[in-house]
Amino acid sequence: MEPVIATLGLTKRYRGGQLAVDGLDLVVPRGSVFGFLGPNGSGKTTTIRMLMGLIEPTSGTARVLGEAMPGAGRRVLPRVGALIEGPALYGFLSGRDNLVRFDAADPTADPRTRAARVEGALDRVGLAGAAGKKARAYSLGMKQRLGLASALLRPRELLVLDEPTNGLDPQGMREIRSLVRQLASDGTTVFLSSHLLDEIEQVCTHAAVMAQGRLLTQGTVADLASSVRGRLAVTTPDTADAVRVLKEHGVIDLVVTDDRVTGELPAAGPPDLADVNAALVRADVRVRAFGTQRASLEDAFVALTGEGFDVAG
Ligand SMILES: Nc1ncnc2c1ncn2[C@@H]1O[C@H](COP(=O)(O)OP(=O)(O)OP(=O)(O)O)[C@@H](O)[C@H]1O
Repeated sequence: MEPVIATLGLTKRYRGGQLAVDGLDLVVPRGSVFGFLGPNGSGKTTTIRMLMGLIEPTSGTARVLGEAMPGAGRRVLPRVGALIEGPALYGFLSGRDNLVRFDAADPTADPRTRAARVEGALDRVGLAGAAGKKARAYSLGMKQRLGLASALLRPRELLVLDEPTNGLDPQGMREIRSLVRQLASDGTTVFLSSHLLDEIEQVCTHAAVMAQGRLLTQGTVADLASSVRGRLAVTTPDTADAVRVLKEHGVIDLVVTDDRVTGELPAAGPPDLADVNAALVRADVRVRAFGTQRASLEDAFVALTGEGFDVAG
């Protein structure tokens, strides 16, 4: 099955000389909830703007829904719902009238079925009850949902959301995430950018990780996390002895916090964990808990870049 988005060597150098996106090969499978992850300034928005035909790439190609962008924009874009850099809303209009306005701006939208489309979209994002309120009285989360409603006025094969939860409070974030999951379960492919690792882990099936304009890795979220071995963690009151035994078994980067010792298993020839456990017991280390922690996407990012995931950019 052809991917929904496929880029080859996609590159953008801005006029000032800034290389914002550098040779990107991205593959977004149909039906995925695809997280486009990277710290601020890593090139996510620039990539999305090229995918949507808003700016021209310096080199490389981008295909969206099987067609070359930006050339095929007029055929492709009606099949794509996009929310980039926040929705442009009129505060003095009600939520409903904002949607009427969006719908009326679409020359292919039949005015006779407009009201039904607008009510349907309001309903999907849970704004039917607040549809008569002026948009300026909406919370940020409601505004974001109204933006999503505008992207959902017609059926879409692909939704592209640039940092959809940026600036929202935890409740607003939860609402948007559950909406994204719901849309995905209806079969829409969702491509969303985020600088929040846990957000990607919570809602996405697939992810690509960007840093400084380059793609570090892409794949299923499960594979990305499992590509990194989790750290070994031992809970014990006898931390000093535990550290000694673990060291003898080749465990490196040992860290003691309170009654917990964690360390990294050597990549080459890791010891059998059963042997490590037995050795701890032989050395009279009283073990309360023993096991490997599940690796997170953040561990994967740190392993790939050798640096922390700096959200402040
Ligand atoms: N119009 C522009 N002209 C020149 N440089 C730009 C322009 N837009 C972005 N950049 C630069 O390109 C790089 C990538 O920016 P981009 O906005 O794509 O990153 P991002 O990952 O979306 O980050 P953020 O989450 O902060 O928007 C940054 O160094 C940015 O300063």
